[in-house]
Amino acid sequence: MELTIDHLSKRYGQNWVLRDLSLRGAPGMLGLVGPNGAGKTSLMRMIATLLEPTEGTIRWNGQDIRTHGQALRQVLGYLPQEFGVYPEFTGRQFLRYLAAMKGLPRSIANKRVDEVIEVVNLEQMADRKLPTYSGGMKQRIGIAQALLNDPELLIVDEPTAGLDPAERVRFRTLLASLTRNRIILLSTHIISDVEAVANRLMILQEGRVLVDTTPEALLVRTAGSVWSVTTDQATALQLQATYQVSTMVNQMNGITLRIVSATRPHESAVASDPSLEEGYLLAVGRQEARL
Ligand SMILES: Nc1ncnc2c1ncn2[C@@H]1O[C@H](COP(=O)(O)OP(=O)(O)OP(=O)(O)O)[C@@H](O)[C@H]1O
Repeated sequence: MELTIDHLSKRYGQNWVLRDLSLRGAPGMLGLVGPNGAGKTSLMRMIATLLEPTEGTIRWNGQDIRTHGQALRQVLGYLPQEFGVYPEFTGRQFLRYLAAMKGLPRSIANKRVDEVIEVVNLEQMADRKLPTYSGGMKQRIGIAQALLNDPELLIVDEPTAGLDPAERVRFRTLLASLTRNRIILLSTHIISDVEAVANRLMILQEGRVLVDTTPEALLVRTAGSVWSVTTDQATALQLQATYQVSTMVNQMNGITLRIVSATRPHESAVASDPSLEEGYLLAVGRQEARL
């Protein structure tokens, strides 16, 4: 199980949307984080053999997927950003239909469908029509179809967009339960989606890799760059205009801001423990400062 990407680039017309990305995939979850348009979907579609790279190579177990795409597709599960369901089907019928489309032998297809329904915890809803499902349930059906072939490589593109907080947490827990013995690539622009689940984090911005690290290492490098200060409204607004503010909360005694900055932003600011989101803001902010 080896995903190797070397110097991958993608250009649409004159517009480079991914530049010189290299990566060695290992079992576990890699969180691909970046703002909209950073190139996450393009990267995932190239790995899924749905989009041709402009430059660079993607290898699965040492074989170039341009020439050996089938070997990868056999062990690939993919949940795209736009995942359409057929309204006339129940969840179970839909999964049986997709199992047939994916070429699962009839003798094992129904059993496998029951298994994935159990994995995503949809037994109660499996025989109801898909339009009656909540957003989170639809995404769980999406994961269920991606698991039909028990994939070694699972690609999930922005799965939590449009989910409410409870569904988001449930979905994150589900993904966490799937990381054993497979490579999961999860893209998101919400860092809390990968917090406590990803063992590796890649931050993309405008097609370039800003950071490729572990969540723990990102926290370590952010330590000393997050500050808390409680102040009056005028000063708070001034600080907000000058610094990267991660939170701003009204208190009885003033406004408390958390500020991401390499230097102390205010004489009464005290250093605070960083969150992963603040690590992300520091990485992205540094890049913006360079541009
Ligand atoms: N088929 C295409 N033709 C031209 N430009 C495209 C095409 N697909 C994507 N792009 C552009 O490529 C850039 C990267 O898009 P991509 O979807 O890969 O980013 P993303 O990080 O996944 O963002 P999002 O979360 O919005 O999907 C964007 O500027 C997008 O407009």
